[in-house]
Amino acid sequence: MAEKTLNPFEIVQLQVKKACDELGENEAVRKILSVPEKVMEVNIPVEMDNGTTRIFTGYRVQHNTSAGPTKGGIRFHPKVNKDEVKALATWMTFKCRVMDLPYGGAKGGIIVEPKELSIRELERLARGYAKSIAQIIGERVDIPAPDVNTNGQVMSWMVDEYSLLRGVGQTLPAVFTGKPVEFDGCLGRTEATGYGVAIIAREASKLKDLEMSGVRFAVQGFGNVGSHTAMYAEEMGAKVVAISDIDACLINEKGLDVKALMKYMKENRTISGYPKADEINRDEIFKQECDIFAPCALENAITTRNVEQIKADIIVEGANGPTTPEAENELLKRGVLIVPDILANAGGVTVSYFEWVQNLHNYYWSFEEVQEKQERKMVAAFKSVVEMMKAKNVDMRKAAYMIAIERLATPMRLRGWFKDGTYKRA
Ligand SMILES: NC(=O)C1=CN([C@@H]2O[C@H](COP(=O)(O)OP(=O)(O)OC[C@H]3O[C@@H](n4cnc5c(N)ncnc54)[C@H](OP(=O)(O)O)[C@@H]3O)[C@@H](O)[C@H]2O)C=CC1
Ligand SMILES: O=C(O)CCC(=O)C(=O)O
Repeated sequence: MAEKTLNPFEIVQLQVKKACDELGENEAVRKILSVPEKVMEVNIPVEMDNGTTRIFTGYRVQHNTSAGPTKGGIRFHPKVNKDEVKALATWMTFKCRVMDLPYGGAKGGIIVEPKELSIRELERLARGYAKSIAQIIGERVDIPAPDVNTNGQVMSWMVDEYSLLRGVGQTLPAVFTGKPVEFDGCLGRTEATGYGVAIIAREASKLKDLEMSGVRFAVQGFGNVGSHTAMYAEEMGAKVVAISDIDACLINEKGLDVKALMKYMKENRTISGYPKADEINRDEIFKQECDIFAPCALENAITTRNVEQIKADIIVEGANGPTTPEAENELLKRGVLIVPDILANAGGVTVSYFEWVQNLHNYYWSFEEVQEKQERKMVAAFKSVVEMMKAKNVDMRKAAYMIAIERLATPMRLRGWFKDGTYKRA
């Protein structure tokens, strides 16, 4: 049967409903968490190098502020749309709460193909976006960060623009995270999401009686998240047998040399043509024999079109929203362990939180300290999700949502956002 196409926002609403139903949560909690608090749409005029003006549409969505300021990346991509950003902001809320970070979720995006812009045009766009959303962000309000096609350079332009607008002579670095280390960034942030995915993959293997050393690993997407996931998985002893990007899929039965491939990618901007592997069609990644598959590209990668092909015992979601609900049901029926995005890729926002804390205190930590703190936080979150999964006999995604929802319902109740008769007089 053809899959009913749900957009990512409908998917996250379904995920929230399922977890609220399982918890028997107050209906008001589901209603509040099913919609974002604020959606801002901006139209940014950008002067192009040839003197013409183009208007770019962007969004900043803030989903829930009950637990603290909102937090989440900014995506530059031609397929960005309002519902996608709303979904990504909602996932951020649950991600932050499952990690016990004092944040709610937000996300931003601009509809743009950044490859078509010159570096100066990109800078003007980044500055224009920062200026457009300046009224609703701030170090205690909403703290953006990088996501697909944005990086430390883009964050630096935005900090500069925001500081010019608001700073009365000061630089305000804590408003954005994911900055370069040389400009108030945090050691280990660039690697953090992939490092976290690999840590979670290692913990998940233990549940399936597998050892990370020798495990067969496949990764879809070779950008920031995919490349660091593969690099740390290899460092932990996994054999990375397949990697894909937008152009190709590379396979090597003996294991790819991930660092060499990262170097090749940096020089060639594609993995295609890398000599020490066999090159096949991009989407053949789904068919590869492996124990662990990490989708690290975009939403809706694993669907009913390819779910039959997947051979892995464990899926660790490096990307946000890579598995559709129908594909997930198929995989769960087959006993595949799916570690959900809100846990698996939470290393990025966790180290962004560390960056924010360091910026606010103007006191900086070593790389080892950051990674050690990250690992501790991720292993603890993984354990609490597994405990919930076992206690309630639910799948891992539902367990992660249940933990996050409990941690959201309490501050919302205490703040009086809904009434359920539990108010206690002094
Ligand atoms: N960066 C971070 O810290 C975090 C990112 N994430 C999520 O991880 C995912 C990846 O983000 P990130 O690595 O930062 O983004 P990047 O832009 O660095 O990397 C994504 C890569 O995936 C490639 N890609 C796109 N479509 C496909 C496809 N069908 N098959 C194979 N490769 C494909 C892209 O190619 P091309 O550019 O040519 O299109 C790009 O190289 C996103 O879902 C993001 O939201 C989650 C948590 C934190
Ligand atoms: O680092 C951050 O604050 C946000 C990261 C992000 O956008 C994500 O986890 O999807």
